[in-house]
Amino acid sequence: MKKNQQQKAKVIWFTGLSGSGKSTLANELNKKLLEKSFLCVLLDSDSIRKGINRDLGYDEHDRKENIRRVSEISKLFIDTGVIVISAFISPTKDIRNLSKKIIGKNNFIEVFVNTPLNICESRDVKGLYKKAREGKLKKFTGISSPFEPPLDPQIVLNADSKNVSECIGDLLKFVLPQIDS
Ligand SMILES: Nc1ncnc2c1ncn2[C@@H]1O[C@H](COP(=O)(O)OS(=O)(=O)O)[C@@H](OP(=O)(O)O)[C@H]1O
Ligand SMILES: Nc1ncnc2c1ncn2[C@@H]1O[C@H](COP(=O)(O)OP(=O)(O)O)[C@@H](O)[C@H]1O
Repeated sequence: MKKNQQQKAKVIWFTGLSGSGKSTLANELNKKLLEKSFLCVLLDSDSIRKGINRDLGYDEHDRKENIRRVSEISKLFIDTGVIVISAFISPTKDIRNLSKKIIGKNNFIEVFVNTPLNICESRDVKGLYKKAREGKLKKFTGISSPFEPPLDPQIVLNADSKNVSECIGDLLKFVLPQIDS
């Protein structure tokens, strides 16, 4: 068992549109790191928004508060040596900058899951794009609420042209040297 003193705790922060592949890739990365005996925790919007952030919606203020809380939680984890894997749309530069400020730039690995909107929409994993197009879901990211692609992510995963295991391979190559001491 690798003790937390033997790893460099960082936050591996996935950003991208709904349906881009954040949860899939974050879960897979979590599995791979646990297999390698790293101590890590997965923070995914699906669970966070059902629990600690269940009072928040999707306007600009609430998205920012969502990310602020997740970033503060992430900071507590890395301060105790635990690697954090976070999967949130985190749609704007402003919101991601807030997160970097709380966590600290040197501890923040920004992973952009760069799947184009038309692919995310055709996947429509949760049927939300259809609802958004029909006007039944307001302020939906990419349709009626902005998504600003990150300009300087540490790594970009083209999850439309590469499959999950290729994306994870690229990611591990990039991340392992930064967390293994
Ligand atoms: N209006 C609107 N816009 C975007 N997403 C919506 C919306 N309403 C519900 N959902 C569902 O919430 C998930 C995104 O939550 P996040 O916490 O990642 O969003 S954010 O970072 O606060 O912008 C997102 O999950 P993912 O598909 O996993 O990204 C959606 O399932
Ligand atoms: N290379 C890939 N990486 C991640 N997901 C992929 C990839 N190729 C296809 N998919 C599929 O795309 C969907 C992405 O959904 P999900 O991971 O829930 O996205 P998000 O968390 O960004 O909303 C899943 O059904 C997944 O199987």
